[in-house]
Amino acid sequence: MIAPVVQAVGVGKRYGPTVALHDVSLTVRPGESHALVGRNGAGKSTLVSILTGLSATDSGSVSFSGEPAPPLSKKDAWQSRVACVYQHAMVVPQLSVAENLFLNRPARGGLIGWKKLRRQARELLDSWGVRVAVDTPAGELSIEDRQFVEIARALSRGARFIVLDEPTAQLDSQAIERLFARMRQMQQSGITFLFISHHLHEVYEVCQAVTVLRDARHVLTAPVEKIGRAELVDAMTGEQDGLPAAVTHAPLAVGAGEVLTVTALSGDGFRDVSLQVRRGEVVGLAGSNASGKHQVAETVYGLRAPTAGTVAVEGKTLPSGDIAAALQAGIGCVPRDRHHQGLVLAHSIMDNVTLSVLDRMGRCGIATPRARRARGTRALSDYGIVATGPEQPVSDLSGGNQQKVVLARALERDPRVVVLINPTAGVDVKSKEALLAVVDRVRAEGKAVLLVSDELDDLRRADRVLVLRGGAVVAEHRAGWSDGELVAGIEGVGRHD
Ligand SMILES: Nc1ncnc2c1ncn2[C@@H]1O[C@H](COP(=O)(O)OP(=O)(O)OP(=O)(O)O)[C@@H](O)[C@H]1O
Repeated sequence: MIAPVVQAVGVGKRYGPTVALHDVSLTVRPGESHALVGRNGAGKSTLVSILTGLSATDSGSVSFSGEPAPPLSKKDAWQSRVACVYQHAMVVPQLSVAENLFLNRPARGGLIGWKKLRRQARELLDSWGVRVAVDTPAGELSIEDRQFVEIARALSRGARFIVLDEPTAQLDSQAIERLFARMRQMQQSGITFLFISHHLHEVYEVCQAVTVLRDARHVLTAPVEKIGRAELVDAMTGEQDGLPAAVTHAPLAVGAGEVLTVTALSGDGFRDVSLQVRRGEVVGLAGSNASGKHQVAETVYGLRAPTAGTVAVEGKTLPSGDIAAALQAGIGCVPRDRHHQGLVLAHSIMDNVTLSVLDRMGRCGIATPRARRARGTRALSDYGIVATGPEQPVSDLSGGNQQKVVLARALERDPRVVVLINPTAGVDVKSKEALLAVVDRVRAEGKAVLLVSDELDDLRRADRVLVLRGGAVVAEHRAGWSDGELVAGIEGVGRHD
């Protein structure tokens, strides 16, 4: 029998008091796409960091194709066996694609010939069917192209085992299809994938085997065709209640006043967008990544300045491109990029949650540690954040739990308008329900919610969904739309095309 591409046996890992992995085993067979799933904080990223040589195990062992894993210090040896493509770019943005591909690999003889470098880069990308200009600065690549460049870089180093850590989290549906098509092609050339996703339908679409981690332990490994979705959710949650219930919608209060008014707003990537959100109303914005939906929302909460048009809260026009003014006017937001705009990673959960309310918590903006701890503790239970306590630094939290802290922070100031951009990105299937229940709660409290998302489950929470295409609003769907109807609108195709 051919040796597994990678085998982890009885792996244990602790971070201080936190047990991140306990006696976890994983076997990935050559040429398969193997899904690794589990709730936020289950231990997936920790296992990946061990399988890619970024951190050491406390116990247990890892082998590649039957050979023990190299020592951690031998980076080249690791890179020739395995690579991980993360959600966050691991390329140097200022360098060209060609330079990124051959980064840290001195040419023979010590001198780099640019012409040769470019030619080799071109050949490499062509051989894997990646259509990206080699002179483009890597920072200008779309997320999709950047991921392909990172995969090509790994392959050029000899790795035939690629870990994809939530690769679809920021892609629109067409880009996801292209990624899956490329994965299937590469699998036929003998490449093996470990695929991490919180979208279980993707597991069924592209993987042949699945491993579930729960609370730092291995729960099961099974062929995908042998395990149903409800069973998979039960394995992840340890409960027997299967799939989430359908959404029910209380009607909007009659005569509810307008809270957010966007009038003829234009800016980078969108033009002449007008919309109104009333008290207790959730308005969804849907569209492809190029539709301009993110830019509209980012202009509403002041991250971007519009070139024309206005944003008003309860009739009062906001100064343009001023986040602080938007916050003062009662706009809370979950930004697109939680690492750069949403969180201070080195600070604790309680510090992050209370950051925007310090002026309200104590005299001269000084809140006592006790008051901050109390708010932090409440956030842990309100949002189901898995952590050792409110003092834990946010950088120590798993991705999904960081996202919950961002939402807690956005709502802490009791805003009148809540702008949510991909609020459930990276959040596991159960926590997603909990976060969406928070959306229902703030709706019931009479807040106005603008919800930008690629997720149909999120958008189902909305009273109306506006579809953007090419920077303009092209359609409006009232609650009760069918998936096919909305997706057709987003993609710009008729239902029967
Ligand atoms: N550097 C660290 N310091 C302290 N604790 C950590 C660190 N990295 C991870 N942890 C903890 O280890 C546990 C496992 O986290 P991990 O990131 O592996 O989960 P995950 O399954 O990848 O979650 P997600 O789906 O949210 O990304 C969590 O309780 C997390 O808080």
